[in-house]
Amino acid sequence: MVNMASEQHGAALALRGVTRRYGRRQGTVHALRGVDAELPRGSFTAVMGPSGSGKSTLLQCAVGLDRPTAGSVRIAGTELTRMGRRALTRLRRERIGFVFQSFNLLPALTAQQNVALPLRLAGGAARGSRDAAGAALARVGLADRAHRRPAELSGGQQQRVALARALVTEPEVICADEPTGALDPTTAEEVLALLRQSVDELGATVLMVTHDPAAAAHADRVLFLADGLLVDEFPAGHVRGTAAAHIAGRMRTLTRPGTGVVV
Ligand SMILES: Nc1ncnc2c1ncn2[C@@H]1O[C@H](COP(=O)(O)OP(=O)(O)OP(=O)(O)O)[C@@H](O)[C@H]1O
Repeated sequence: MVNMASEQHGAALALRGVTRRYGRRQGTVHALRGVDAELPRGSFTAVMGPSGSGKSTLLQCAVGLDRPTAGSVRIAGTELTRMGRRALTRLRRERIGFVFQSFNLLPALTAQQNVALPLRLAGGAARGSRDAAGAALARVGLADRAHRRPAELSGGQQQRVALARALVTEPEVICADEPTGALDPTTAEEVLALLRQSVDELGATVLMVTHDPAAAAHADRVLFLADGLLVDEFPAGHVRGTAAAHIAGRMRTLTRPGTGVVV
């Protein structure tokens, strides 16, 4: 697999003044209120914050699943906010990898077919796509499960298949939405180690939303959201090796005890 970081310089993802409002007048919800963030290539960023602070909205705006009300979102220099629907769908398919809490694999397809799917949808030849899928599955330690269907795999194995599928197109950004939310702690650690490895060895750029300080501790940088604003960050290099307790402590200062409400 090509080292994704070596191909271009600059930020993989740049958000400027990203604002998202839902509803109108008195019913308006200000989900994001002007968020600026930049993800360098080959970096691992975690986003944390209390429930309702705007984490999912931020992730969805960042990868073209939702449109900001105002502001700019650029993926490797390409502005998303003015793109038409079709172009956005294509960009998501070819330049962004997705890993969700619920795996989102197609049950009728084998692991290898699931991983090959983004390449096939982008017009890749059957054989080349199959070979690339096989290589991606080997990278996540599942070469011997290539012909199993999702129901024949454990949760952790399914998430590793999902990660292989996210990696196979060598995307600009991998968007991980609570990737360990459905996994036990040991399996979660395995998936996080693979995400970390994708960054360190392939130069992938990962943006991960999580509630779990132990998961965030695998990142280079943790961004803290509260009430639609970025209110703090632990910069690159400060997180790894820092106890998850440190991150949990910062989270507690954003949350009124027992309520999940921002103070
Ligand atoms: N489609 C929508 N219509 C109206 N309001 C919405 C919509 N989506 C999100 N919101 C509101 O925007 C705010 C931010 O929601 P968001 O889902 O981004 O928060 P979150 O931090 O991801 O929360 P959680 O941790 O509970 O998943 C919340 O007040 C939510 O109710």
